[in-house]
Amino acid sequence: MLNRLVIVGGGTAGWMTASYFKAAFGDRIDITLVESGNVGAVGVGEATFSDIRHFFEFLGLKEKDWMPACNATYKLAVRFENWREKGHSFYHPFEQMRSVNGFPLTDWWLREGPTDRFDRDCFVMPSIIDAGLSPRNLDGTLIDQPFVEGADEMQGLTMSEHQGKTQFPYAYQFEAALLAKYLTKYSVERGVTHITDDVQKVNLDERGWISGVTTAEHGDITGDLFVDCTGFRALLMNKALEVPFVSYADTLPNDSAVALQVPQDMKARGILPCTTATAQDAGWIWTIPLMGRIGTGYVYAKDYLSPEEAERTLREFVGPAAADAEANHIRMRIGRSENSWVNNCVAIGLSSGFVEPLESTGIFFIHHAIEQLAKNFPDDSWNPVQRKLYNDSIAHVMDGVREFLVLHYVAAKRDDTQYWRDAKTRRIPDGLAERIETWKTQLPDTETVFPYYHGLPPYSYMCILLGMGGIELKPSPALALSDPGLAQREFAAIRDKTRRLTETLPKAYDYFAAQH
Ligand SMILES: Cc1cc2nc3c(=O)[nH]c(=O)nc-3n(C[C@H](O)[C@H](O)[C@H](O)COP(=O)(O)OP(=O)(O)OC[C@H]3O[C@@H](n4cnc5c(N)ncnc54)[C@H](O)[C@@H]3O)c2cc1C
Ligand SMILES: N[C@H](Cc1c[nH]c2cc(Cl)ccc12)C(=O)O
Repeated sequence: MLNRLVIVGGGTAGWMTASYFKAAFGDRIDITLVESGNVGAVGVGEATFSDIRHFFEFLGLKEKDWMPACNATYKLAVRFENWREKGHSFYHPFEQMRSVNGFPLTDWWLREGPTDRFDRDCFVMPSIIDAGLSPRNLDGTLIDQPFVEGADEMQGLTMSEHQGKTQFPYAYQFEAALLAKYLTKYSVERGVTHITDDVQKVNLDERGWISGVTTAEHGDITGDLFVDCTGFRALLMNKALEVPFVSYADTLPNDSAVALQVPQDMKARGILPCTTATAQDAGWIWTIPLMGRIGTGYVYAKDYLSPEEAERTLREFVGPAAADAEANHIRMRIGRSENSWVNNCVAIGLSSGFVEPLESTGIFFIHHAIEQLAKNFPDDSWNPVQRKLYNDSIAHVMDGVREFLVLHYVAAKRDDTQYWRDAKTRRIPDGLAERIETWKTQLPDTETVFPYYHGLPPYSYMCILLGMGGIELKPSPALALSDPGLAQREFAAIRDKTRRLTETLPKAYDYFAAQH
């Protein structure tokens, strides 16, 4: 029976994989995780999708179990600043799009929105975020969204099966290194063998399959299925098996980042419960509030900016609080492995692929890969159909997210530097130009976005198109003949709900302080 899993790498990907498969298969699977004591993890994956809650549910963990241990906070949206022009901002929130008479509310908004802010008119979340509030009351109850928490019929579904059925109102932000530590304890307590050592050699048999890995001090580790979680090094997949890497550099030029961890008195500062992406001359800066510190970093293209200039800009952006913080400069490999499962080796995490963290997709990629591997877990027959299903699914998710990210740059109105001007003329992925032409006439829907599951619903595309402001959009002609009364009532209902919630919800900081 095929049941010996060897995971190389102990970053977020390695420990998420180990803990998930222990939760899935218990004692019927034998898991060894080997991680280097010398090569560090990237450790800056701090913001997530809302779907990650299914991962924690699968492990049987509640927020109160893991969130305080990881200094975690809630993320209700991505806030984009200065992408349209300096001083402008908008939100891409975790909130289902309302429909009126079969048209998305944003379509009605294009025709006669109450204000010039589509996000505040069409969603409740932006005002809650601006007020620094928690989506949960102090007693733990969740704001009443068109969503049923823990509904029985939703249990056990994969992320792709969930999409379109519900929209959970928040995701998480946490210290990635603390999550890896938490999952290490979880996994080891459930029987995962943890080895701290350097893998020096990957051994292949005569067919080119991995027979084992040789470590510096623990000899050879053998297994059936090997999971490459070695980060950008991709030691097993790209180095040993020489699987080609498909670069996205021609469409997404940001290839570098500099990150700072800035200790802050969050009680005094307050928590804006979202991830902020602030456009800069040659990229953008993320700001992620955690309990006790801010995580921040400048993602940029080295063709346009030097690491020294990037660090200087970031330090100026943060201000005096950054003075003692040590800068972490990172080179990012943007793209994906041509295949992420080859022979008996599966790459998960940065070794499989990565796009810049603009929509916090790194941990989502990991979670998706784990779910797909569990679904297609092989037996001794090594049915190639399972490998193909898995590889197609990973490629679709990564290519779809790439397209969504490219849209951010093409749609951004800003054109005040060469970096932003070039973003309008750079090659874009096949199919996107045609889709953008379609969206100029009709806002994105399931029929007109990237045609495979990639984690992002059509309303996410609407938010980016409406917020970035560089592409002219028109309301559907049919709305000119439709009674706008219902839409006006929906806008009013959103205003009422926003008022009620902003008067009653606790501050985000107070909510977490009570949990800690
Ligand atoms: C700048 C930046 C910002 C990001 N922000 C986000 C975000 O906000 N949200 C999000 O979801 N994702 C984000 N990501 C992605 C996220 O960081 C990764 O998806 C996540 O950390 C997974 O990394 P990993 O485990 O694949 O690799 P790593 O963290 O690099 O871990 C690699 C592991 O392999 C081990 N290893 C390497 N070589 C050997 C060897 N020879 N022998 C033994 N072990 C070895 C290392 O010790 C380490 O444990 C970001 C990434 C970057 C670069
Ligand atoms: N799978 C969805 C993806 C999604 C829906 N709304 C948002 C908003 C933001 Cl900022 C990121 C991702 C998504 C989910 O995780 O809820």
